[in-house]
Amino acid sequence: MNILVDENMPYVIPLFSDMGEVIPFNGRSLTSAQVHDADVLLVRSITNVNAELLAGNHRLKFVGSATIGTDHVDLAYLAKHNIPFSNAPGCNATAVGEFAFIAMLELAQRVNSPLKGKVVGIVGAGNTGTATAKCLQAYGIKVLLNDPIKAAEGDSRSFVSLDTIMAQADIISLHVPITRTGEHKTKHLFDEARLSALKQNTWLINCCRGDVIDNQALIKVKQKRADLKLVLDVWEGEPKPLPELVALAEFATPHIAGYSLEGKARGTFMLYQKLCQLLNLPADKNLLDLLPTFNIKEVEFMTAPNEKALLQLARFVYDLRDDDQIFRNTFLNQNGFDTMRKNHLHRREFSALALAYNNLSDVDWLSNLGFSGVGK
Ligand SMILES: NC(=O)C1=CN([C@@H]2O[C@H](COP(=O)(O)OP(=O)(O)OC[C@H]3O[C@@H](n4cnc5c(N)ncnc54)[C@H](O)[C@@H]3O)[C@@H](O)[C@H]2O)C=CC1
Ligand SMILES: O=C(O)C(=O)[C@H](O)COP(=O)(O)O
Repeated sequence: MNILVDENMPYVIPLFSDMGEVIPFNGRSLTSAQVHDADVLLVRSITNVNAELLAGNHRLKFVGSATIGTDHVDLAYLAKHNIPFSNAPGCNATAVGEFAFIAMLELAQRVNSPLKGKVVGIVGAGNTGTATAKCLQAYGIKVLLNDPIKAAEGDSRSFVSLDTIMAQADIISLHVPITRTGEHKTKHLFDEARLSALKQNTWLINCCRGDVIDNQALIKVKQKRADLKLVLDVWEGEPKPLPELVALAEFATPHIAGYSLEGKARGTFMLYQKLCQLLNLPADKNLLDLLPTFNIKEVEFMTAPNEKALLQLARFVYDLRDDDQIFRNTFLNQNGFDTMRKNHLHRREFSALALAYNNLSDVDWLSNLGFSGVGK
């Protein structure tokens, strides 16, 4: 069996090599000729899976995307040709949630305005939005959720309108899929009018899809509004973001909010489980066996951390400043955006770091944030 895999998908050898030959490919330049004899095709978000890519293949048994988003896959084409498909919903939700939370802590430190006490509006309350809310609520931050689709489905949480978020939130974090049609379409959900209406000193964080914000309009508005602060992980026109916009963001990264080692491993693992199920094979491998131990064994607290100490703790797990710096230095190089993604040293999730507390009370919020370990 020929198993074609994106070269940026970790753990494919231990998970798939028992089932066939694992053949890596570059996700941006994959051609129909390369796919011609594939039995299984495993992609990431940068490969457009459509008729043009697949028409010459008559033996494909499964297409998997180790991602949350599916906007790069022509699902109707796959359904029409009876090719089973699976993505990996939720695989990197914790990574995105922690990324957004860490970005807020970093920004708070940079502009000298504490996160504690602010109100955060989350647009899109699915897996990544909920993971972001979980971090914020663990830290005692008031969260407003906007998700008209979930609200209509009867989700029991409280929801507010986007206008309420615009009026009341100090920070807005975007967590919607990209959709281009329909009542709740998200393409340019933040257009010039909405961006201009952001209240004074709003922080806007985008780690979902670049074109949820009109990037040209964002440049125009931001050039007039020094009070707005931007954290941008995703961009219109990836892998070539607008350089003027990169310069205007406080933190800028190349679509790596979901790039925790755990998140990427979960993505591959979910496809492994799906393929085993499809082929009627036992899925007897264990995700935890794949992950390395973290390089810090334990951090012991003598007093409960304040916001500055919390940021220092978060930086043990992921120092966003490093990625921001590398990105600014390299994104204009040829293939700079993709090279940084390819060589990204996967950060870990909070759960990789064990905390110890010496007879401290009132530290449950740290385990609610996701750190592991218990009091001593
Ligand atoms: N930067 C990165 O590395 C990553 C980016 N993503 C992106 O984030 C998106 C969201 O991921 P998940 O939260 O896991 O997806 P999800 O499907 O679990 O949640 C998305 C939520 O957005 C809601 N929604 C849709 N249209 C909306 C609108 N107009 N207004 C408000 N809410 C709306 C949906 O009802 C749903 O609850 C993905 O589709 C993907 O494009 C996901 C993972 C990593
Ligand atoms: O899961 C998604 O959706 C994402 O946006 C991915 O985290 C992006 O990573 P790649 O699939 O492009 O490596």
